[in-house]
Amino acid sequence: MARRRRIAVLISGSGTNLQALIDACASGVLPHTDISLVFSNRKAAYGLIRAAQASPPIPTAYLALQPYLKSHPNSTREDYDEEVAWRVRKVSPDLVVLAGWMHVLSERFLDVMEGKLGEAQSSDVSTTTEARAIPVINLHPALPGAFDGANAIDRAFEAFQRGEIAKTGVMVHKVVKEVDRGEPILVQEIEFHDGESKENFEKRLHETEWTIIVAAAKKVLEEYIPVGIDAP
Ligand SMILES: Nc1nc2c(c(=O)[nH]1)N[C@@H](CN(C=O)c1ccc(C(=O)N[C@@H](CCC(=O)O)C(=O)O)cc1)CN2
Ligand SMILES: NCC(=O)N[C@@H]1O[C@H](COP(=O)([O-])[O-])[C@@H](O)[C@H]1O
Repeated sequence: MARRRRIAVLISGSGTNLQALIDACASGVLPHTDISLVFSNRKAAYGLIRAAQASPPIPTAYLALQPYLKSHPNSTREDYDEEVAWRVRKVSPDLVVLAGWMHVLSERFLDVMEGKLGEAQSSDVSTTTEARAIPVINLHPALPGAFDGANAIDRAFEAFQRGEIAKTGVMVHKVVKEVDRGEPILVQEIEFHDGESKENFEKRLHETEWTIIVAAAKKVLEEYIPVGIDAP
C-alpha cells in the first residue's frame, strides 16, 4: 500500500489558494494527498483559521521575521529563513507550496529544502535531514518575467489601463533564489476586457489561481511520487 503524499503550504494571508488545495485533497482531485502543515509568517493570516477548520484539522505553525530576530540576538534574516525551512522539513513533505507567502526566501531556505545542509542548527527543531530534495513551488499572479515581486495584480491592471498590455496571467513556478524567475510549471494567460472593473478582473484571476495551483501541485507530485509508487 503506497503511503499518502504530503504537502506543506506556506501562507501570509487569507489563504484562498490554500483552501483550493484543502478542497482538492478532500475531494480526491489530489488523490492520496494530505496537507501536513500550514506555516504562516503572519499571526493574523486567515489561512491559519482555514487549516484549523479543515476536516481533519491541519497542523499549523507561525513564525514572523521580526519576533524571531528579537528573540535570537545577532540572528539574521537568513537565519530566520533556515529556521523556517527546518520546521517545514520536520513534517517530511513531498512538496512545499508557497501560496501567497509574502517573504522573499534566501538561499539558506532553498539549501535546506534541497538537502544540502546537515543537522538542524535550531534548538527548536531536532531533526537530521535526509538528503532527499523537496520541491518548492510558488503561485504568482503574472506571466513569466512580466511583473516579478509583490503587487503584480495591481501593476498589471495599471499597465493595461495605460495601454501597455492586453493580457496578463497566472503561473506556478519552481522557487529559486531569484524572485519569480524559477522554471514555470504551469502558465495560464488571462485577457483583459475593455471596461471591466478591477474587481471583476481580480475575481477572474483568483478563480484561475485556485485551479492552476491544484493542477501544478498534482503535476509535481506525480513527477516525484506517482500514485501507487512507494515514496521514500
Ligand atoms: N527566493 C524566492 N523567494 C520567494 C519567491 C521566489 O520566487 N523566490 N516567491 C515569492 C512570492 N512572491 C511573488 O510571487 C513575492 C512575495 C513577496 C515579495 C516581497 O517583496 N516581500 C517583502 C515583504 C513584503 C511584505 O511583507 O508585505 C520582503 O520579503 O521583504 C516579493 C515576491 C515568495 N518568496
Ligand atoms: N508574489 C506572490 C503573490 O502576490 N501572491 C498572491 O497573493 C495572493 C494570496 O491570496 P490567498 O492568501 O488568498 O491565497 C494570491 O493572489 C497570490 O497570487
